Amino acid sequence: MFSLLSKNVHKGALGTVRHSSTSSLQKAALRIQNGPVFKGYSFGANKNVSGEAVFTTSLVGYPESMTDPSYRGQILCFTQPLIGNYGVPSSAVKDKYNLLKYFESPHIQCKAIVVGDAAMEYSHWTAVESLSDWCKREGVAAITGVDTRALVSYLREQGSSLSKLLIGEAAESESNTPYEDPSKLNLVSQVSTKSPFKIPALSPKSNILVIDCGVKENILRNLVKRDASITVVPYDFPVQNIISNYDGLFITNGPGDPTTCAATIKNLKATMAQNHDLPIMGICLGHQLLALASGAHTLKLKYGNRAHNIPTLDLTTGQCHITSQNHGYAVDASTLPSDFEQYFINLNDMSNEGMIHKTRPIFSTQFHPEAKGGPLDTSFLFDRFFENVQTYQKRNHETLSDLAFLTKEFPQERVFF
Ligand SMILES: NC(=O)CC[C@H](N)C(=O)O
Repeated sequence: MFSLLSKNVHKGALGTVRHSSTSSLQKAALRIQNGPVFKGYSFGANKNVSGEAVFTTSLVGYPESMTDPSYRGQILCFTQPLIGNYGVPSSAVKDKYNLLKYFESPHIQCKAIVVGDAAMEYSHWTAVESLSDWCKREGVAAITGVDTRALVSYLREQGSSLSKLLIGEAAESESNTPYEDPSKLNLVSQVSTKSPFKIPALSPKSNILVIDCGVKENILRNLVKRDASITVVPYDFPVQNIISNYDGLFITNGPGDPTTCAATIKNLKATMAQNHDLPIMGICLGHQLLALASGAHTLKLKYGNRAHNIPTLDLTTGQCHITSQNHGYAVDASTLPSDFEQYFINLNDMSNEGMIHKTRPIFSTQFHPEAKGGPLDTSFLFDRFFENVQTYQKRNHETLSDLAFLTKEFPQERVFF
């Protein structure tokens, strides 16, 4: 089935969006390793790529999802059939903290996208270009006209699969582009900052050290808007050597298999062993790394959880929250050490969604409380982290952080990589 038809006309809230004909587009094919071939048309970069095919059921937020560093190395399939109709905003627009207003990182991070019906024309007040032009400019392959229901049925049955997206003549055959397995690569090293940088708060109340495994802009925003000056360090930075200058530690989201981040796990173990009162929060990969550092194990889910509406139960209150998610791995709850307990569980597949230490101010979540895109139900978790930070500061009678030290040590300006 090809859902992209010439001269499809859709009535949108802001007017009429007319799709261009496929006749001007090159042929393309998504080949699943040892599986089916999905034919369609290329509307992105003229480039043959391979990666792991995964799907998201999110309805909106394609610019945020595509710039989320956790999608690095993946071929992202949208189940929402019409993608691109509100175009793409500008990466030049920043907020008052100098963070990207519309994107989660400066560039597209996924290898390619797969959609049912790409809108070639768009309408939105923030848009500066079409999805197609953005993909071409960023060198990212894109295929439209795919029966994404059949593709997702396959991925749900067989699990996330190695795939390649082939364009033009290459689309007619198997081609010699190899199937590349991203789980074999250290993807975190590709997206983590290369050197430390600092984002000062407007009126600083605390200093937080952030381990950047591929951080989303909105995680940084959630920290600075709560009056934290933040120092962001590479994923393998020996944080145990400088943590005494900070009021809390944060571990970010990031791509790939958490077990490939051996250096981060080692540094986290050392930090937790030397400082028993330190507030720590982790999100997604950060949760998995914290769990590994505490002695738990992670496992690969069959097809992962990528959506903006996943029901998650808070085991401490009995409340259900709707959460934003993007992960292929999970913490095996049965391996949590005795000093941790499950904090949240997923009400769709009952997988682990978080853990909390029984006596220390440490917790982490598999879902994304910063939710961009997605619902803000769980943003209270950032407040909880800062309550822990305040307690820590009071217990130590003063802010441990030394702003002069930070200014000397790290550049003031944020350096984009
Ligand atoms: N969003 C994330 O941090 C993803 C974590 C990890 N790469 C996974 O897929 O499970």
